[in-house]
Amino acid sequence: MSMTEKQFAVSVTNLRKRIGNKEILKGLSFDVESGEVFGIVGPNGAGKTTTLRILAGIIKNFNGDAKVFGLRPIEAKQNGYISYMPEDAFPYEKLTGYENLDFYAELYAKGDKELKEKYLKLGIEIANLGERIYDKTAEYSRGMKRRLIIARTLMVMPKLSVLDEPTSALDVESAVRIRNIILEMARRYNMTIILSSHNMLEVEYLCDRITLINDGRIVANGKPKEIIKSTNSKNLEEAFIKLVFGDQ
Ligand SMILES: Nc1ncnc2c1ncn2[C@@H]1O[C@H](COP(=O)(O)OP(=O)(O)OP(=O)(O)O)[C@@H](O)[C@H]1O
Repeated sequence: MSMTEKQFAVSVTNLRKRIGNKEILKGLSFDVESGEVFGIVGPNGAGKTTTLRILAGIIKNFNGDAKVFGLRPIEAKQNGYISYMPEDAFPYEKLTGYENLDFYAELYAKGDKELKEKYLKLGIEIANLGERIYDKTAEYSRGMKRRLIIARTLMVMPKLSVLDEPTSALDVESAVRIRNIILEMARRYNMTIILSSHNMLEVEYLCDRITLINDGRIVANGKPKEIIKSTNSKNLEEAFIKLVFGDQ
């Protein structure tokens, strides 16, 4: 790599994925800079989760190129660079919030006691559940469970965090809290975050840049403001509708 060539956190070139007879991703290309909050948006079935699962090193077979800090996603995952929150993630309900975090901190610290304590402390701070952290998570509301899962994902301070719909099905207050956690962690630790969302207000607020996918293809790429401007729209939701369904 030359001095002038930028090392991207994530670099995707002509990414394709076929499952059975169906081509799910039809040649995606985008880069994510280190420290960016990057959004992947698109209608149901567009290919967001598939893209995130490839980047997180969960789906290992694909065509084209995907690199995470210069490595294949699976290698980046094995090096502990990536932390992934699936869309349907939930805590162990038989354990308390504290025990859930403790379990993960132990797992990620790989025997380093000091590091484990550091992760756990940060996890408790991020979850911000007060005394409820000592209750079994079966007794938590949906928003509390999500805060715990976000805490579990971010407390290990990954270089790249991949969050699949982090605020879906949450009430306004819980969603606001989670957005602020994501922003603060990105800024405080210069963490790179890739997230998917159906909430265009949220994406405008959170994301430095986005890619809009429709039917496995990229329809737009750039800063939310640029995309709004180039489509002559009032907001990102209007831009989304125009780009996906055409001017109506
Ligand atoms: N394992 C699989 N087998 C068959 N088809 C699949 C599989 N995984 C995904 N698909 C298909 O690939 C397409 C993209 O799915 P994906 O979950 O990536 O979309 P998405 O953009 O995350 O959608 P949503 O917004 O609904 O979560 C869909 O048509 C889906 O049915």
